[in-house]
Amino acid sequence: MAVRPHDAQGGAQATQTAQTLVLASASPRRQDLLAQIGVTPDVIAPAHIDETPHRDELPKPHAERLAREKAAAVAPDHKDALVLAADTVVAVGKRILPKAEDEATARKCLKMLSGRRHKVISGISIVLPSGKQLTKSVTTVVAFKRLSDADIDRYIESGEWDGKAGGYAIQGLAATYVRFLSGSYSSVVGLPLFEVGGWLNAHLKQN
Ligand SMILES: Cc1cn([C@H]2C[C@H](O)[C@@H](COP(=O)(O)OP(=O)(O)OP(=O)(O)O)O2)c(=O)[nH]c1=O
Repeated sequence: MAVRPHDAQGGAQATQTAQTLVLASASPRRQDLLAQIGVTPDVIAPAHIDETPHRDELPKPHAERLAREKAAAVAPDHKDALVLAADTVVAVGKRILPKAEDEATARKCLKMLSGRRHKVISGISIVLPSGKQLTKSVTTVVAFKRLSDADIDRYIESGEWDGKAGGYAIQGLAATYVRFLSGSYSSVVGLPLFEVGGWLNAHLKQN
């Protein structure tokens, strides 16, 4: 399978690899983001883990723990592969917002995000064929404009909140609510490409 991680300057390195890359994720966004840097996983193997925060768990350790657990859950079935997993959380202060699975939750999240800054934290983790596991996280600050009831109704109507951490997707209509962003746009969408690209360049075995 051909994998072409880009170098730090953004130029494509036409490299081949014999090594299997497993993406431990059901998120189509994460596949799209990898495609953006020329990477096609050999295997998509979603991890099924309990994503409930531990009591008093802070957002950053939570995102890192879930990314680590997702990669570790899938790795035993793919011994010689490099397994990549991620978890994206939206946090207001110490509070972890839920992944919106229904309208009421999405509405609550949007009201909480309206007119204020929040953090989006993506934990990423890889398990190397040696069994060694690396985990880190990337934090991005996002500021939303004040949302009117009409804004919220329109957003709920769009359905774009479905399955998204914090009830919004920056890559869609919600882009018009983002007054300011400091950090990594790709991390907000679900996978920090600077960090993941660096890991793949460093650890994917090349012929
Ligand atoms: C904040 C934000 C989140 N999201 C998405 C990314 C993730 O898919 C989702 C957060 O949930 P995650 O639990 O990180 O990922 P997932 O359940 O979709 O997939 P898997 O656990 O199998 O990897 O929210 C966006 O697409 N855009 C955004 O702006």
